[in-house]
Amino acid sequence: MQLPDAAVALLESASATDAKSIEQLATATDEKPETLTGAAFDLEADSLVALEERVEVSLELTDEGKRYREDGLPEVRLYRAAADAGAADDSVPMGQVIAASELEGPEVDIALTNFARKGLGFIDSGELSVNADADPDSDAERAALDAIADGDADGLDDDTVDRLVERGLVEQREQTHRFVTLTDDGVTALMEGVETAATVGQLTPELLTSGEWEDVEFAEYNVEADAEPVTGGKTHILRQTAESVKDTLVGMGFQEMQGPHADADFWINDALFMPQDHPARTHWDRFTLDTDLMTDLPDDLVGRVEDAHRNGVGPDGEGYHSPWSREFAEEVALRGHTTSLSMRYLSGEEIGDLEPPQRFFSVEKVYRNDTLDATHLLEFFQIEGWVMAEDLSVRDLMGTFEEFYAQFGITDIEFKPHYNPYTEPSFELFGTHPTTGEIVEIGNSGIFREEVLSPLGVECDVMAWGLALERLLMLMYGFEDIRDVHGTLCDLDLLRNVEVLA
Ligand SMILES: N[C@@H](Cc1ccccc1)C(=O)O
Repeated sequence: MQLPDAAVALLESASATDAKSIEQLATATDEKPETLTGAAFDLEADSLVALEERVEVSLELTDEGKRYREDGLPEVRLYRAAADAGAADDSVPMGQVIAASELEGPEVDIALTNFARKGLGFIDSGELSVNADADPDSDAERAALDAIADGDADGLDDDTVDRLVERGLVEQREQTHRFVTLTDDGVTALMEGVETAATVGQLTPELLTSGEWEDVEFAEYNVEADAEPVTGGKTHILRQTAESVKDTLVGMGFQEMQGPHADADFWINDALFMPQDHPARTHWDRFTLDTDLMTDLPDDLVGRVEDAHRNGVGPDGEGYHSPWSREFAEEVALRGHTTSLSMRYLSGEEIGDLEPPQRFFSVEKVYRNDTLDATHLLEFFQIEGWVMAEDLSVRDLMGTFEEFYAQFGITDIEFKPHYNPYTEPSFELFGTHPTTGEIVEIGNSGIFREEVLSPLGVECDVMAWGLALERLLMLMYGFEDIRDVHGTLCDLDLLRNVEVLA
């Protein structure tokens, strides 16, 4: 029997009774492991050997893990700085402790998050105190880092290891080892004698010009050979999904709106019939900017909006009967929703007066002074949209959402009646989280009220919505914490490996 070099070498070193690893065979034959793997696959296809795969998981410290082993875990450094600053007896201002700890950049966040999680102490109203019962010297994560560095990871607690992996301090390496045993056919072939048939691995200019290529035997491609994964920079899944949302909406006949991230309160709130004393307009919810007022608002429109606020719209209209100040409307803040853009476009300020039917959208950032948690970010992307047409109804609204979400594989949208000062009726949208089964709020919508449309000079119906792009992503990819895709706690494997759908 004629076989390629490496196959012959492999057969001669393999045994019928003792499974040998490719690595062992590589040492025995002086062939490269990848060459032997290819040969082993070929021999397996000819039933001359049996192949067995075993996956081994090993743990390794990442660079960050190694650094913390040298310098100490950030939360423990924070604890020690706090204890030194007297935080055992009384609470101490957080800034003072952070400065004393010499923690910098993202490590400050990491320290604070883990300090609280591990119960090393308490953080309240910008003050920090340490927990007298905490014992950072016997920190389980620290001990596990040492054990892994010493190659002694057996017997470590799974939860601790999972935490370290989640924190990006430890990496799990999976390695597939292949083991080869001779089959009966293989033994027979060896007894009958195998010899080398040279194969050519690479077509060269010489082979071509000499015409020799016609007579040689080419090695087969081994598409199953192991290769190192390559991870380079790539567009973030959030941006990729934003692009695919834009494509979808353009496909549904929408045009894109663009406009300022920092805008006058007039466009963010007043035009939306949000009373000036509405709780969402206080400084607790919004990011006010220390800039000049935006005084060049369209006077006629401002007058009509003020009138709607004071007196309502139409003969039976009811206004808010609360104070209204132009100066308050001219204040500039980071937009808390992109409905400010919808107002700019519907008013005719951006592209002139519009005749129905019209469809517009934007997929852009909004900013809210929220508390960061698993489902909330301080800045996130909103999928804003509106349709202007005669005689719109709730059916049109629901139908549009069903069509839109179906393009991303989401077919179980639920609607709940809601209240917005600017739409009537209003609906919140919900979807089911694919891994937890929880019902997640994914958007807010409605049909604009007369009090909004009439001052803008719009005489037909307009239905509108603001959907959260990050929540759409959670439903599409099944991650549970929005911080998996953003910031210092992000899940690098997810970001590297997830394939953007649609
Ligand atoms: N602005 C709303 C979304 C919305 C837009 C337009 C109409 C109705 C609701 C929000 O941010 O939640």
